[in-house]
Amino acid sequence: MAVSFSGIPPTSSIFAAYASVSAFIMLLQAMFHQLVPRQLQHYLLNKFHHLCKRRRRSYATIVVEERNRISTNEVYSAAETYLCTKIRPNIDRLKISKCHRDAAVSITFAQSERIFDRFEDVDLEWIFVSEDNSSNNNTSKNASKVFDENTNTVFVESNKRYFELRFDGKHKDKVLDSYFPFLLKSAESIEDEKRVIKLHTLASTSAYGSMYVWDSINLEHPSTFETLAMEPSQKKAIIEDLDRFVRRKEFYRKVGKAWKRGYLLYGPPGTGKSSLIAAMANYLKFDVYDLELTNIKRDSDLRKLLLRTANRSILVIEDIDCTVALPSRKGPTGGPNSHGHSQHPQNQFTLSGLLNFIDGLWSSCGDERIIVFTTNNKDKLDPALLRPGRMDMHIHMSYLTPEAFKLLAATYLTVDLHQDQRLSEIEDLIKILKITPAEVAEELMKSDDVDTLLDGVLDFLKRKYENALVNDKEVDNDEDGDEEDRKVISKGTDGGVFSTCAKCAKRRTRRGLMESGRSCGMVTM
Ligand SMILES: Nc1ncnc2c1ncn2[C@@H]1O[C@H](COP(=O)(O)OP(=O)(O)OP(=O)(O)O)[C@@H](O)[C@H]1O
Repeated sequence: MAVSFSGIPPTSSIFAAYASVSAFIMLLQAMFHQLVPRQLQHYLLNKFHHLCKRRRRSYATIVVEERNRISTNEVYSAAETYLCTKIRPNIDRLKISKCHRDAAVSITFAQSERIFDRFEDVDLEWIFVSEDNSSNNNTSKNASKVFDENTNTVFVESNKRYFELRFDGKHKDKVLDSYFPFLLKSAESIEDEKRVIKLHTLASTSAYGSMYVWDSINLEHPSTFETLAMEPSQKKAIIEDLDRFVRRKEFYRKVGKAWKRGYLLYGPPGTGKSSLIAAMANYLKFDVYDLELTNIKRDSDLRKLLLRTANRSILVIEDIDCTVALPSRKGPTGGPNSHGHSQHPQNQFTLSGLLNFIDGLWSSCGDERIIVFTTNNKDKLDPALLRPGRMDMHIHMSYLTPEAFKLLAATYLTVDLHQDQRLSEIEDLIKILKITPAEVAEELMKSDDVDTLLDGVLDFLKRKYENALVNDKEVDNDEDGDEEDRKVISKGTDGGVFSTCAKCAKRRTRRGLMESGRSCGMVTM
C-alpha cells in the first residue's frame, strides 16, 4: 500500500514552528516571574499543581503554622529544625542568621521552597510559606500576636509563616501517628546535638519594680567527666546515677514522684565541686541556673524565679551553708531577722519555702530537674535539707588521691607516666598530705615541659610535707572519716619520720611509744 506524505509540512517548517512556540513560552515565563508578584505566583502555581495532581489521586494537606494563638507552635519549630537536614544543593533560596549568643549560624527557608522527604513508603512534600500582611489594609485582622518568652511581652507580628505538608491521602493515618512523632523526636536529637548550654544567673531589673530575673550566657566551661580528677569508682557511680535518672521518666510517673534528683556536693574548697557541676551539665546537656540565695527576699520571689526555669536543667545553690541564714521552720515569727527582713512568713525567705521547692508541691512543676547544693561544711546544714528525697546523693569531694592524681596528670601532661620514678614518690606524698586537686592543677600549669612540671609538683609536695612536719600538723584529715582512716605525720623517738593513723598516734603518744619503725603499717618516710 502506498503512503502519501504530501500533506505533511517540511521538517524546516516544523522546527521553525517549534522554535517560535518555545520562544513564546519562555517570554510568558519571564513575564510571569517579572510582572506577577511572588505571592500571587505562589498561589497560581499551587492552584495549577493542585489541579494537575487532583486528576491523578487525592492529596492530603496538613498546615503547620508558626504560632499557636500567641505562643510558638512546637511542631513548626521541630519541622524547621528537621527539614534543615533535608536541604538539597539544588534549593534556590535559603535564609541564614546568627544571634550574638548563638554558637553557629542557623539556616532557614526562604519563601515558597519545596523540600521532599520520604518516610517508610510515603512520599512527602513540604512547602514553606511566608505571607507578609503589612501592606494589607486589614493588617490588624491578619497580624498575629506573639509572646516573647525572654521579655514576657506580647508584640504584633505582621508576617505569617507556615509549612504545608502534602502527601497521598491514603497515608493520612501513618503520617499523623508515625511520621509526626518521628519528626518531633528527630528534631529533639538534632537540637540536643547542636545545643549550646546556657548559664542563667540572676540580674536585677527596674522594669518589674526592681526585682530579679534570669539572665543567660553560654556556658563554655570545659570540665567533663574525663577531665575531672576523682576516684574512678566514685565517678562511675555518679555517671550511672545520672544515666538512671534521665531514662526513668516512666518509673517516676509510676511511683508517683516528681522527676527530679538532688545532689549534695561537700568537701574543702578546690576539690572540684563547681567543676563537677559543669561536667554534669556538659554530660547531660542541661542548662544551669545559678541561684544566689542572698538575692532572695521572700518565698514568693523564689517561687516566681523557679517557675521561670526550664525543664532539663540543673539548679545550683552554691555554698548553701554561708549564702544565707535561713530562718528555720520552727524559728521565731516576730521581729526582723538577721537580714533585717520582715518576720511575717509571707514576707520573708524561709527554710520551709526552700524545702517546698525541693520536694513540696511546687517541686512537681517541671520535669527532669536536678538540684545541686554545694557546701564546705556539711555539718552546718539543717538536717531537713539533707534527707533522701531532697538530697538523694551525697557526694564527698575529697583531697587528691593517687588514683585521682593519675587522672589529673593524664589530662594535663598527656604522656604516660608509668615508667617515671617520680610518680611513686609523688603518690606516696599525696597519700599522706591534705592536698587539693586545684593546688596540683595549678602546679601542672606552670610549664610546657613535662620534666619541669613533674619536678615542680614533687618540690611543691615536699615543701608541703616539710611544712606539715614543722607544724606537726595532721594530714589527710578527712572530716567524715573515722580516726583509723586519718593519718598523722610524726617524728619518732629515734629521730625518724613516719606516718600513722590518728588513733594509733594518740595511743602511742600516751604510752610514749613514738618509734618510727612501729607505725601501724602506713607509709613510713
Ligand atoms: N577534681 C578536680 N579535677 C580536675 N580539676 C580540678 C578538680 N578540683 C579542682 N580542680 C581545678 O581547680 C579549679 C577550682 O576548682 P573548683 O572551683 O571546681 O573547686 P570547688 O570545690 O568548687 O571550690 P570552692 O568550694 O572554693 O568553690 C578548677 O578550675 C580546676 O581547674
